[in-house]
Amino acid sequence: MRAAEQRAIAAGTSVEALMERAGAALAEAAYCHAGKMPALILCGPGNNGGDGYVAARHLADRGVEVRIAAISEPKSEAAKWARGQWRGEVEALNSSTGPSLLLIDALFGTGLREGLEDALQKQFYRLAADSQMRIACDVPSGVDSDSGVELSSVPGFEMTVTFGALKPAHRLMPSMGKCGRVVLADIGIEASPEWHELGQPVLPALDPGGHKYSRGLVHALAGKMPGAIALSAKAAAYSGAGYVRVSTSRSIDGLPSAIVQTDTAEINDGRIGCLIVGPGMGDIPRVLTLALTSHAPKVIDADAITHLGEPERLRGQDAIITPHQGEFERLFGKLEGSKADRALEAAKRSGAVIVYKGPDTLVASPDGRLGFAPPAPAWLASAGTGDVLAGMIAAMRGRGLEAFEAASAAVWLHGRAAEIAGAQMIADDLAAAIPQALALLND
Ligand SMILES: NC(=O)C1=CN([C@@H]2O[C@H](COP(=O)(O)OP(=O)(O)OC[C@H]3O[C@@H](n4cnc5c(N)ncnc54)[C@H](OP(=O)(O)O)[C@@H]3O)[C@@H](O)[C@H]2O)[C@@H](O)CC1
Ligand SMILES: Nc1ncnc2c1ncn2[C@@H]1O[C@H](COP(=O)(O)OP(=O)(O)O)[C@@H](O)[C@H]1O
Ligand SMILES: [K+]
Repeated sequence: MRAAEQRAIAAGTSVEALMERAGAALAEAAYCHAGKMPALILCGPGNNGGDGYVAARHLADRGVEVRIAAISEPKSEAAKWARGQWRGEVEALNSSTGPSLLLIDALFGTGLREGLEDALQKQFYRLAADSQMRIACDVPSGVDSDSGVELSSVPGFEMTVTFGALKPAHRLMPSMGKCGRVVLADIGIEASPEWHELGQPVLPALDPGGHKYSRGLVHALAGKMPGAIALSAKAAAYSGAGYVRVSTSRSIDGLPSAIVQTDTAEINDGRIGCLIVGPGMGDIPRVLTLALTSHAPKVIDADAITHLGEPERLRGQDAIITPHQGEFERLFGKLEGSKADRALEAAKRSGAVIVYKGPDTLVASPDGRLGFAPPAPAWLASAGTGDVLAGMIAAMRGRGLEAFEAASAAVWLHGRAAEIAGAQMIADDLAAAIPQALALLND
């Protein structure tokens, strides 16, 4: 966004014009959300504060009773301009400032350097606690917009209004949990799509003349605990794989009859669209070693990630790996930077597509593309939901989507399947909800 803003300015758009659009959009969202609720707008010294002055003017024009409390006089030229357009009073933001029903936080946005000073942070918290509704301009103040880290602790907001494109802080923890509903306003500039929020996928239409192999043969390798691979296999089948086969030394109870169980591992079968290795593998590393000898695309999950030992072993493999935080650190160690930086660095190092899981799942490609998952329900945090995801990714890869697209489509569908399955779901229900999630794509 910073680069896009600079391009817009070089092409003749003034910062004031962008600020006018941003402030108007903030006011519009606040009005739609809170109506004529009296508002207190907290303004900082930079352009985030500038947006606050503009929003105040637009809200007052709509008949909202607005107060402004500012830390200091504006410092940036555009914010000085916005301040000058405001005809009302500006209170000094200090310990005597009284609350209002609606609090709009325009203290700091993308320009925050360090955490808020102690006294200011306390006052900010008090006013937030004493209001009924809280709306943040761009990002809640105290959040580092590039990493989602809280430079000083941040109260929770019902809504955050941001401009042009989402910032990493809207989709990375811990800040994602503080933003509430994120409203994205168009201010006439567009950021590069290389980093983007994952959207509803477009899946290639089925070939009317196709057969079960052309829809994708997913081959899963079982290990010590076959329940986990059973979940992956079921998820792959419900995600539309034409054929799902599980290599297992003992028969797995309760697997749908459509899923074929074999006691051999035909991993060099050229028809395999995608292999899955890892779920329930336990400490049988030869299952992984075997998988790595296959030329087929593969999803490497769970214990297999831990057993890889070296990211370099993934070089030359057509692999998607799906680590949660612990598995990620076991394989890549403690990398520097934000979760987004770490995901991209891991993809570059390994040459694999990385699905870095958690409440803020990311999909990173070695070529620099980065997808942020839209928020998914917290009830996904239960055993086996990762196994389901691995199966979904394998089905998408098996049907011919390229690795980054396959992982992105599966992550999006996984979140929607969780919403459909509901708060009391277990991983089996999640797998069973996949067809309904897929049906959303036809609406
Ligand atoms: N992107 C776009 O296209 C558009 C962006 N827009 C808006 O601009 C916002 C970014 O504005 P911004 O760059 O002026 O930064 P902002 O967050 O207001 O803070 C900078 C000020 O705070 C100060 N300061 C920093 N840290 C501090 C601390 N810990 N404690 C105390 N002070 C501290 C800092 O001081 P300095 O570092 O200069 O000494 C400076 O004075 C963005 O979030 C969006 O809302 C729209 O208006 C138009 C289109
Ligand atoms: N708090 C949360 N909110 C949303 N999704 C979550 C949350 N915690 C975990 N998840 C998702 O649930 C899944 C858990 O996978 P994983 O940790 O591998 O568990 P398991 O190995 O038991 O299957 C991942 O897709 C992850 O992104
Ligand atoms: K803010």
